[in-house]
Amino acid sequence: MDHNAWSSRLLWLLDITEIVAFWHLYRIPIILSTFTVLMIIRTILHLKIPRERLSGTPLLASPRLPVEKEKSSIEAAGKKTLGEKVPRRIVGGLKKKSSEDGSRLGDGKIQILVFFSSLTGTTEKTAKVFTESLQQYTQDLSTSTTFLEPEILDLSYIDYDDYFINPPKSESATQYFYLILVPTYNIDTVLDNFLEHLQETHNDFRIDTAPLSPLLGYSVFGFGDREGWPTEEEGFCSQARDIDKWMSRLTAGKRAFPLGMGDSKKDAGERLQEWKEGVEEVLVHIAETGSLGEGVVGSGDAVESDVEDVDDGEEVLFEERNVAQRKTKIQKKDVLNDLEDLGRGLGKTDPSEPLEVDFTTYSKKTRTPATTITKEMVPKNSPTYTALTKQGYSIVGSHSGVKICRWTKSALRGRGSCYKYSFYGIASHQCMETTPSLSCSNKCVFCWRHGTNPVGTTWRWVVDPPEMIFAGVKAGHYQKIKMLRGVPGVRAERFAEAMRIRHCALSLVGEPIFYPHINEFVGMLHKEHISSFLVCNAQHPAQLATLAPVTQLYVSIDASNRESLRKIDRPLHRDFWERFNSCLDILKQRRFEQRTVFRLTLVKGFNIDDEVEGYAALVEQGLPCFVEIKGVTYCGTSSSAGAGLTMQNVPFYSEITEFVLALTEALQKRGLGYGIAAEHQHSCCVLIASDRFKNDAGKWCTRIDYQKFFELLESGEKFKPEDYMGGRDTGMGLLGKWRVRSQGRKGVQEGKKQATFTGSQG
Ligand SMILES: Cc1cc2nc3c(=O)[nH]c(=O)nc-3n(C[C@H](O)[C@H](O)[C@H](O)COP(=O)(O)O)c2cc1C
Ligand code: SF4
Repeated sequence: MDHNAWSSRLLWLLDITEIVAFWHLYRIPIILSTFTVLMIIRTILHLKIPRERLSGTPLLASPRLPVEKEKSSIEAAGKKTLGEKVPRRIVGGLKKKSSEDGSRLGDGKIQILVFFSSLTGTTEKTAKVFTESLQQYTQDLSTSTTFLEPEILDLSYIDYDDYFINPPKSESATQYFYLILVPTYNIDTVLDNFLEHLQETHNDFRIDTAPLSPLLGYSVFGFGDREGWPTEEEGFCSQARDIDKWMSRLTAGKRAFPLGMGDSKKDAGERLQEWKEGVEEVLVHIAETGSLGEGVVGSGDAVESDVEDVDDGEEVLFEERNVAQRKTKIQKKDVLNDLEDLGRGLGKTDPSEPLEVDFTTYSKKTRTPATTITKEMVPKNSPTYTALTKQGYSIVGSHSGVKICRWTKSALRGRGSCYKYSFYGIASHQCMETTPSLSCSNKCVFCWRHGTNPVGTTWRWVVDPPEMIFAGVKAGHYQKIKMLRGVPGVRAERFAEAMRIRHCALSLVGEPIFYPHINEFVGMLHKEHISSFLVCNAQHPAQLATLAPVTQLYVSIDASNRESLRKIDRPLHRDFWERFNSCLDILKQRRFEQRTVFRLTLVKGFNIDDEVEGYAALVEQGLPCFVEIKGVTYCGTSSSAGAGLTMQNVPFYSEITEFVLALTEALQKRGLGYGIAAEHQHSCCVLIASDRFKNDAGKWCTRIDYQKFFELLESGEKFKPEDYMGGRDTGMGLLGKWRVRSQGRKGVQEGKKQATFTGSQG
């Protein structure tokens, strides 16, 4: 390498070294200033050069519409290209919304259901006039939506499950709107039961807390009496308020119009008119828009349902059990309502009173204070009391009744006893018919007590002591017997006999094993050598299982399958079929301890057709000692008519016998040893008995040796029904003749009417 080359290379190295040194010295200011300059250039370019939209993302607008709505409005604008300017159209009026949540009105129809309840008839009358006027109104409305004719429904007759668990099902996209008109009673009525149903439905962990949310809406109107209950705090229209509260929860806040309340002695007409006009306005709105309207009270806003959400106590219970996937969020509790409820309960709850017996298996929740108030089942000032006493019942204490039946009168006059004499040797003039519980957990179509009867799945009333009931029913019975002293035909000897009760039919009306001290009561009967025939409705297996032996234990078998039983008995328990089957199983176990009986009450059009095989299967399941088959007794009241029962439902005696023949045949085909043992045409009743009740000579012995029964009972030893089997029955057993006997309806109906006069289920 020459000298020049060396020097130039040296210079180059020196430059590099300088540059590196320079960089090390000024690198931070260089970087910062370069970055700043670049940012300035970028900003200038961004502001100056116009840009094209590259994506289809819509521009943000205020207020923002839901994506679905946006799409459809774009499509509706003739599928304009994005970015193209479209003139904004402002359209007046209300738009009908699509049917997304099930509660929006599609192209379907609106069915208004008017529910009412009435004890003394005021609400019933008003509800009928109201419904007619509403029908006129909806008919005259000129909207594109069709209003079906409003339907009126009595809360005493309907099956709550059909309307108050889910809205009724309809094929034609019909949507429902509920209007509920109710009085308030501070005594036990069907309304307590209705309220209990609403509460239980809301708290049933197996279903949504708001299963009635598909309804279009609801509104409640209450009738009360300000004279007795001047303010809401003192109970004015309290049940209407409770119903409104529970309906709000069940519908997730679909109160279409505020609760209306009127004093039936003063301003009910005026208030009802106001309420009706309000409801009609809402109906017009629904017809036009398909909804209750948004952002207004009653629209179903979350804000509103907040106020009425369930009590914390109940919620904790369900959380503890860890079973509930509750769909409606629990937020606040209604402090005010709780305080009111507590206030109402204060001073009324006696800790020494027995705990209520909960017969239900599907809900073990604690009851809210509102329902723990211990009331009397049939208080003296109640319409139930008036109705019962009018029909000849003596009410004993607050929940028991006693009545003289027509056969007792007939026997006193020497004109014959009822079928129980033919079948079991019971002399009617020595028989007392009574019940320690006028309440029941069914609403059978053939029971006359509807509307006024106390019903319930739990015993929630004051409990009278058995001693008091026993003394009271005997006194009531004897008093009525004494009143018959002067009746023509009564003989002194029979009269003296009648003053010694020998038999007790625990049936009458209501459910005797509902009474918490039924065993003590039966013990008192037996102690005085009064035989006990107890009829229960096959709905309380727990009570049946612990029931002490009675002389003859009946279970009512009103249908042979679940659906038919639901229709005819209209049970309050949702697990009625399971309960029914459990009772049959218990009866089967008891068949060697006491005489067990299936009582079939045949109602034409309800439980006869195609049911023979079903009944035979039930007999095979329960293996009762006897099967008593009776035709229904028609009571001819408006309540039975309301339940859909007419004289047409009363079977001819020939139809009963036909059924009995078919049933016996079906039993024999199954290899079961049963046969027709006795009949009592006048009572429209036939007895099928197990072969166990034939004597050695093969003759039926269905009667009872009562003396022997008490001896066996008092011996403390185990004994069987056969041990107190009496002599031969005097039943006619005209099996052969039935086939040829023809009977006119008139004769049969006369027979029913006479039986009806007894008012007896016994
Ligand atoms: C025994 C009894 C209890 C009553 N309890 C109340 C009550 O607690 N609060 C109330 O506002 N009205 C009460 N009322 C008044 C009724 O609700 C009122 O008379 C209603 O119009 C009756 O309707 P109905 O005839 O359809 O049964 C009671 C009436 C009776 C006979
Ligand atoms: S018929 Fe008997 S079981 Fe049925 S509702 Fe009346 S009392 Fe109750």
